[in-house]
Amino acid sequence: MSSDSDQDSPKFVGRLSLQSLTWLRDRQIPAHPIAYSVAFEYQHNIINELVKRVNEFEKEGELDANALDLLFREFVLTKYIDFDSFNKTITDLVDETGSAVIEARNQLKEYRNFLKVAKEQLKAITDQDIKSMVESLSENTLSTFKAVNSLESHLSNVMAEIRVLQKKYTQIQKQARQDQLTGLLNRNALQTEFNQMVDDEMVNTITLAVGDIDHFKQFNDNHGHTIGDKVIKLVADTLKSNLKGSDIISRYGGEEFVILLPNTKLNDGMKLMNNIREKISNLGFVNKATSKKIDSITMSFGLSELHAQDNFHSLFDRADKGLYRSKLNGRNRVHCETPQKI
Ligand SMILES: Nc1nc2c(ncn2[C@@H]2O[C@H](COP(=O)(O)OP(=O)(O)OP(=O)(O)O)[C@@H](O)[C@H]2O)c(=O)[nH]1
Repeated sequence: MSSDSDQDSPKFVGRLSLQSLTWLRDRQIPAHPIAYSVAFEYQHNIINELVKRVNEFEKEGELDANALDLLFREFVLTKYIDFDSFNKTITDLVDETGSAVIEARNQLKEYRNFLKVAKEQLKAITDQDIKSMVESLSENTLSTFKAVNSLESHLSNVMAEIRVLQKKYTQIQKQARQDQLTGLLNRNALQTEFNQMVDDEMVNTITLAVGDIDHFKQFNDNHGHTIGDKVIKLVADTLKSNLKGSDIISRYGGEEFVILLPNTKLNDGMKLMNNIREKISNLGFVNKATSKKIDSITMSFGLSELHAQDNFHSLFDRADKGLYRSKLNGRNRVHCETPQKI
C-alpha cells in the first residue's frame, strides 16, 4: 500500500499520467483536459463509484468523450471544488461589500449636509482669513465628497460583478448535481440528499425505489438512441409529475432511476410505484418524423424500506434485489425486499 507522500511523488504521478494517456489512446478518446482528468482518476482507482461507472460505460460500448464529460462533472469537479466553502466565501464577500457600500453612502450624506451648512455659514462671515480658511475647508470636503462618490460607484460595480459570479457559481453547482439529459438529480446528489434525509428529524422512514426500463437495448436497437433519449426524458417527466415535491427523483445511470420516498411505508410505496409503473406502460409514443406509432415501454421496480442498520448502499442493494426479481418474473412489475432475519 502506498502512503500519501508516495501518491504525490513525481514518479507515481508520472506513471499514472502515462497510463491515463495510453488508456485514452487505446479508446481513441482525445486527451483533452476533461477526458484526461477522468482517465487519471480512473487510473488512480480511489473514487470507487467513478471506476464502477467507467466500467459500466465501457461494458455498454458507450465510453466516449461525452461519457467522460458527464463523469467529470459528477465526480472530478466536485472533488476539487469545495462548493460549500466557495459559496460561503462569495456570500461573505457580498455581505461585506454591501456593508461597505451602505457605510460609504451614509458618509456621503453626512458630507453633503456638512457642505450645505458650511456654505450658509460662509455667507455670514466677514473676516477674510476665516473666510478663506472655511473656503479651503469646503473645497477639501468637496474633494472628499467626490472620492466617496467614486468609491461608492466602484463598490457598486464590484457588487454587480460578485452577483454575476454568484449566479455562475449557482449554475455550476446545479450542473454538478444534475443529470444533463433529464434535469433530474444525478447519482452523487442523490446520496447527499439521502444523508440529509436520514439526519432530518422530521423524516421517520424512507422507502427507496429503483426502476429500470425493460428491454431498453432492444428499444434503442429498433428506434435509435435519439428516440431512446426522448423516452428517458418522458419517463423522467412522468416520475416528476406523479411524485410529491418532498420525494427525491434521480437518474442513477443510463435507463435506471432511483426515487427516495420520505415518510412513506413500504406498502404505500408499493402502491405508488405500481400506479406510476402502469402510467408509464400506457404512455403512447409517435415518431414525429414518420408519424408512426412506436412500441410503448414498460418499467420494472424494486423497493426497500430503511431499517435501523441500513446505510444508503444496503438500502439500495435490497431494492436492487427487488428489481432483479421483477425482471426475473417477467418485467413490468414491482417487487420489494425486506431485510433477512438473522
Ligand atoms: N438512448 C439511450 N440509451 C441508453 C442510455 N443509457 C443507457 N442506455 C441503453 O440502455 C440499454 C440497457 O440495456 P441492458 O442493461 O442490457 O438492459 P435492457 O435491454 O433494458 O434489458 P432489461 O433491463 O433486462 O430489461 C443499453 O443498450 C444502453 O445503451 C441513454 O442515455 N440513452
